[in-house]
This record gives sequence, C-alpha cells and structure tokens, in this order.
Amino acid sequence: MGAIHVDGLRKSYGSVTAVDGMEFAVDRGELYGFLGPNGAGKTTTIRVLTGQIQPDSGDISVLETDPVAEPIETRRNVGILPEQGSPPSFLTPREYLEFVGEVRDLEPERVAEQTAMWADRLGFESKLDTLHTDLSRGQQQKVMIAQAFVHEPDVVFIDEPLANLDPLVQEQVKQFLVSYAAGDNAVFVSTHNIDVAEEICTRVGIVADGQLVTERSLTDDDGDESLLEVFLDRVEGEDARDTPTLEHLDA
Ligand SMILES: Nc1ncnc2c1ncn2[C@@H]1O[C@H](COP(=O)(O)OP(=O)(O)OP(=O)(O)O)[C@@H](O)[C@H]1O
Repeated sequence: MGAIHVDGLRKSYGSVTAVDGMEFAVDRGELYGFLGPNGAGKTTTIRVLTGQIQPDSGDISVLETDPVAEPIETRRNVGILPEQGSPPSFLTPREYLEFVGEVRDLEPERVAEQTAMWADRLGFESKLDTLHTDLSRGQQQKVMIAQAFVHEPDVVFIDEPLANLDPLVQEQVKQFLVSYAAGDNAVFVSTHNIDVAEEICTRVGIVADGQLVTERSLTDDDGDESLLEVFLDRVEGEDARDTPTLEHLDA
C-alpha cells in the first residue's frame, strides 16, 4: 500500500468544481511534485487529504488512514505546510514549536532538540525568542517549515515550500526535502515552479481543471521533452486555445 492513495476524488464549492475526478498514488521514498496553474485544484486536494475539508466523493487514504473518517488521526500522522500559513503573531518561534510539540505528544527534550536543529539549519537562532509579529515573512516561513517536520512525520504535504525564502535558504530547503524523501518518507509538494519541481522531484503530476492530466518520472528516462514542454503542451496549450485574443475583441 502506498503512502497516499487518491481515486475518483471530487470536491465542489457551491457551483465551482475544484476537483473533478482526481487520481494518483504516492509511495514512501518519493518526492512528488503537484504542478498546475492557479485554480487547478491543488490546495483543495491537499486540504481533503489532510482532513481539513470533506470531499463530495472519492476513495482516499494517507498512511492507510481515511482522512474523511479519521481526520484527527490523519493530521496527527502527517506534517502540513499550508499555503499562506503563518505562525501565531502573539507567540515566539520557541513557544510555537513547544506548543506544536505538545499537541503532537512529543517529549519536551525532543522538541528542544528539534527546535535547536531547525533554528540552526534555517538560521533563525537569533529570533527564537522574538514575537512572530516582529519577524519578516521569510523568517515566519522558516518557522512554518520547522513546525511541519518537528515530529518527523512519514508523510508531509507542502504548499509552495520556497515562498519568501532567500536563495541560500531555498537551496538548503531543497536539499533537505530530497534527503527527507530518500529516508523512506513521502514528500508531497504543490508548486507553480516548474524548475524547482524538475530539480528536486522524483515524480511530477500535472494538474489542470481539477484533474491529473499527466504524470512524469524524473528518475527514469521518461521521454525527451522537458517538464516545461510537457506542462505547456498539456496545460498552457489548452488554456491558450481558450484565451481570447485582440482579434476576438475586435470581432
Ligand atoms: N473556499 C472556497 N470557496 C469557493 N471556491 C473555492 C474555495 N477554495 C477554492 N475555490 C475554487 O476552487 C478552485 C480550485 O482552487 P484551489 O485553491 O484548490 O486551486 P490551486 O490549484 O491550489 O490554485 P493556486 O495555485 O492559485 O493556489 C478555484 O476555482 C477556486 O476559486
């Protein structure tokens, strides 16, 4: 059984169909890239898989747990770095990571170790006791990365992992994600960044209009086309045909 399994997933918000028959599976050891344009249904899929919202239909499992029937158990097992998430403004990074450790039933010594390790790895030691409200957006993102991994989960869902980070930290985070997946964990990364996906992912699923339109292995020889070419062909090509041109406006 894979780490993540999705079959026939559907989710609408009123009259808007966000996810429309999504299907894929991710194994341990994979760094799976979920690549698609704005509004393709990536965040909605992650929110369903992490038990934050209920789907309309579909068979899904995460580490052999059903996120619909057991949302709390699912969230306990996984790490989540949400899109546009930020740590509570009224806590410091140290306090927030202690809180996360408590919620996740970690020993205080383990949390202290993890906090020191992450602060060192991402360079926020000097900010450990500063309120988040006084940290930059990038510094807050570093704390959010730390909270996703503090309990060393077997599956991690990450929405745009490199947003707001400087190039040096981006490199460190990319290398960390690659090594974390190689340690028999499943890392699921939603992104718009084709270059990053091509650089770090073992496999990529391209999403458009709430469906997986194609998948590509980046470890096996999977054709001559670059990921950008595959993306443009399968996604932008369709959008481009629908995009009104000046000639349409003149007509
Ligand atoms: N809470 C909501 N209420 C109504 N519609 C929503 C809601 N959340 C998302 N949608 C709609 O569902 C569709 C899919 O949105 P979703 O956020 O899953 O896409 P995405 O691929 O993550 O996009 P982006 O890359 O822009 O973050 C979009 O049309 C969006 O407008």
